[in-house]
Parts: sequence; structure tokens; C-alpha cells
Amino acid sequence: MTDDKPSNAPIIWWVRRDLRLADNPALAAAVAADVPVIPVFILDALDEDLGAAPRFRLGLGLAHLAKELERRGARLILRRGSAQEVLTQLITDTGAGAVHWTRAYDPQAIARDTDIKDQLKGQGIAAKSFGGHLLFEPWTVETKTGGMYRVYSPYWKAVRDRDVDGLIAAPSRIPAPAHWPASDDLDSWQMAAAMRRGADVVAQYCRVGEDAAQERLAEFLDSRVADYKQDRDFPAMDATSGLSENLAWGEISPRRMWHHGLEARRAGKSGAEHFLKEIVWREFAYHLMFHTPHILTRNWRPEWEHFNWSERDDDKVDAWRRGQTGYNFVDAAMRELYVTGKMHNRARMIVASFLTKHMLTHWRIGQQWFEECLVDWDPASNAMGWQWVAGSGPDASPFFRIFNPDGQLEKFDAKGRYQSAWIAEGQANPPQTALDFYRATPLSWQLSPKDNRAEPFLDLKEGRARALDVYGQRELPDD
Ligand SMILES: Cc1cc2nc3c(=O)[nH]c(=O)nc-3n(C[C@H](O)[C@H](O)[C@H](O)COP(=O)(O)OP(=O)(O)OC[C@H]3O[C@@H](n4cnc5c(N)ncnc54)[C@H](O)[C@@H]3O)c2cc1C
Repeated sequence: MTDDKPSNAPIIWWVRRDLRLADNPALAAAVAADVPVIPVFILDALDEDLGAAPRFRLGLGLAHLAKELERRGARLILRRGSAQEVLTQLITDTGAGAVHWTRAYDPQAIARDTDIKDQLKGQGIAAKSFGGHLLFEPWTVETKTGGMYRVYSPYWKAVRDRDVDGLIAAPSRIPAPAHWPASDDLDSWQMAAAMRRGADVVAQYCRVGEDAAQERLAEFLDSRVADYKQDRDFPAMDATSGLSENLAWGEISPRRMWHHGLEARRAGKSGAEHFLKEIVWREFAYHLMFHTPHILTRNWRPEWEHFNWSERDDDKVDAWRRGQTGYNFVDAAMRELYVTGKMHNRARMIVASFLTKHMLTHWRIGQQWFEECLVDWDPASNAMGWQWVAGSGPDASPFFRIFNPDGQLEKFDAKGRYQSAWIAEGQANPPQTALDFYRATPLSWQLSPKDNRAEPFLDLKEGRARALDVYGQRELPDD
């Protein structure tokens, strides 16, 4: 707090991807200051750019957080516009002396936050950013020579035994200001508008809010984690935590997942170690994005810039998007994505391999479709995932690893449960999941469960041979 502000000047908690009250260092520090706290969410240019599903999911998360705040005597103030201008106006209106927020790590957010910090400090306002979105700040993990990690395994070894701060309890009350500033009405933001018919359907598959996330974590660690390592690859099984959407919006802290995962490991639950390793994959993705932000938009390895992926957005790409390639694993997965806003990790790898290798289509096209459709969309994990499969990323899958979607079905869906959950055509009584696809998709796609099943538009063997040929012709990286 600065000298010329009264000692009880309010603190603005600038809410971003940290839609939780528990284990939230930015909020906890504001409450601990024992002054009024004003929670504010600003729909700024970066949020206006969100894809349809992430924007919709953000809306669900905001509505939920607003209710949780009300139960603690607070409000969520909603404003739209430039974050810098909104904060300046709010500081004038409320007499706030400080702004707290949880750090973000993508280059656009970093640029925005750096400007805002400078500007607020220039006005004598304490601008404080806090950790909370990650276990390890990206700049604190260094190789022996002081550089960044480019390969996951040594990164994991470097962090696995680090101390991680304990959890912070949610405040039972949040001190309110004498007068609340005006707020927009969330409905007026129409967060679901771009989802069209899909909004109601996808909402049924979302798990919103920190209580629901914590319950799921407890249930997962109680009953599922023991078999996690072997079952996590079977897309029809409910074998993974399913917490990515909550992590993406900060409805659960990675610290909570880490500490509870450690406890499960201490209790001898096999699978817990593997779960911890997956959480660290997310950390690794952020480490890469922070140190090499071009991973978001360009081939991480520059030598791949000349690789001849097709950038044509044609009927075949549309067939991939719409789950109409004729290959059951790919189509089931693309429909799961459209209906639930999520996709099983193995399925993500298979559809990405099919697009970038069998179809030789640029990974950016797939990355952008995921960005449009995922409720767990996360810039770092999405970019790393796509470049890992395409081969252009750090520590990437080798170019000759081309998933055969039919072979993968035999291995990971031998009983056909995943296929029948999502593909209605040919079933006398398709399950609701498969039918939901037709409730969610735009009418303009003109799809019906009574359609004939799409014919494959490429031959798997030929596609694989073509990919090996094209991939094999490029100069291989040194490492
Ligand atoms: C092409 C592609 C795109 C992807 N896009 C995203 C994305 O936009 N958002 C996203 O959260 N994940 C993404 N992933 C990673 C992964 O598929 C999801 O995190 C996982 O499916 C989430 O399910 P879960 O929460 O049940 O995971 P669990 O198996 O329960 O794992 C626990 C947590 O570990 C992290 N994690 C697990 N696997 C990975 C991974 N491969 N990379 C990074 N973190 C991981 C996630 O935060 C996850 O919630 C992508 C993967 C690929 C191959």
C-alpha cells in the first residue's frame, strides 16, 4: 500500500484464470491485509479472442464464482474493455490502493500485465502478481548451465523432489467495501453465443467450480488412481482425473493436485507416481511456452518451417472436424470433442497424427480447431501437444511414429465401447452420447444418425507411406 492512500484502502483482486477461493495466493494476501477486497473480472481483448468453447466455459466458471463470492459476503464485479482502462477507472471510483492478480505466462498476457504493472506503480498503486497457476515458476527451473529444459525427463528429474508450498484455506469471509462499484450483467456478455445449439449439450458434460473439482480429485485418488497407469490409455474408461477443465480455469490449484497425489503415493497407491508425472507435463508445457513463446504459432524447431504441410482448409479437413473421416477412432474422438468440449488424451494423439501425418495437414489447423472446441483449452498444453505429435516440437514423437487409428482401436477399444458411445450410424439404439452429437452440431452440417456411415477418404497404408516419404525427405534435426 502506498503512503498517500488511507490504510484501509480496498484491494482489487483482478480475477483471471484463477476462479477459486481456496489456495489462491493473490486472494489470500488481499484478505490477510484486512481491508475491503473487490473481486473484478475484466473481459478484455484477450478474452474476446477466445474460441467458442473456452469462452462459454469461462462464462460458466464466472457465474459459479459469483455465487461462491456472494456466500462469503462479496461480489464479482464484471467489466468489459481494456484491462488497463478498467482498472484505472475502478481505482478512481473505489479509492483502491492495490491490485492483486495471479500470473499468466503466455506472451500476450505477459506484455499486458507488464504494462499495467508499470502504469499502476507510476500512479502509486501497489501492483502485485502472485503464483498459483503453476507448481514451479518457469524461470526457477534451470539446467546446470543455466538454460531452459528442452526434454521432459530431465525436467521431471529436476522438479520431482522440490518442496512445494502447502495449501491455503479459502477465506470464510471476504471483507466488503462500503459501496460496491457497478457491474455488468454476465448474461449481457453472451458468453455462449458462438456455441449456438451446442451450449446446452456441452454444459451437461462440464464439471464447474472448485467444490466439484475437489470432490472429483478425492474420488479419483480414492478409487481410480491405483489403476491409472494401465487404464489411462483406454478412452472408454473413466480412468483419468478429468480435471483439465478445472485446472485450465483455475478452479483447482495444481498444488492441491500435487499434494494429494503425493499423499496417495505415500499411501502406496500405484499409479500415483504416474499421475504426478502427468501434472508435470503441464508444467513442462508452460516452461516451454514461457522460454520459447513461438511454440504457440510457429514450428518450435526452425528446420520444420520448410516442411510442406498443406494449409488448404478443404472438404477433407471439414470431414476431420465433423467426425466424418470414416475411421472409427478418429470420428468417435472428434464427436466426443464436439459434444463434451473434451477429448481423451490417447484420442487427441490419434486425431492429431491422422491430420498431420495421414492427411499431411498443418498442425496449426488442428490446434485452432481444438482452441475453438475445448473447454479445457490451455495455450501451452495445446501447442505442445500438437507439435509433439506433428514432430516439430521439443522432445517430439519421432516422424516415423504414425498412429494407425484401426490398430489403436484393436488395442485400446477392443470391445468397441468408445466407438459405440460416439458413432450412432448403424446402431439400432444409439446411446445418448452418440445422439448428443446431432443435438450439438450446427444444422448447416446436415448430419443425421440415419445417414450412411462415411466412407474413408484415404487409404491408411497409402497415407502412411506418403507421410513417411515426405517426412523422410526432410533434413533430420541433430538431436
Ligand atoms: C494434440 C493435443 C492437444 C492437447 N490440448 C490440451 C489442452 O488444450 N488443454 C489441456 O489441458 N491439455 C491438453 N492436452 C493434454 C491432455 O490430453 C489433457 O491434459 C488430458 O487429456 C486431460 O485429461 P485429464 O484431466 O483426465 O488428465 P489426467 O490423465 O488426469 O492428468 C492430470 C493432469 O495432468 C495434465 N496432463 C496430462 N497429460 C498431459 C499432457 N499430455 N500434456 C500436458 N498436460 C497433461 C493435465 O493438466 C491433466 O488434467 C493435449 C494433448 C494433445 C496430444
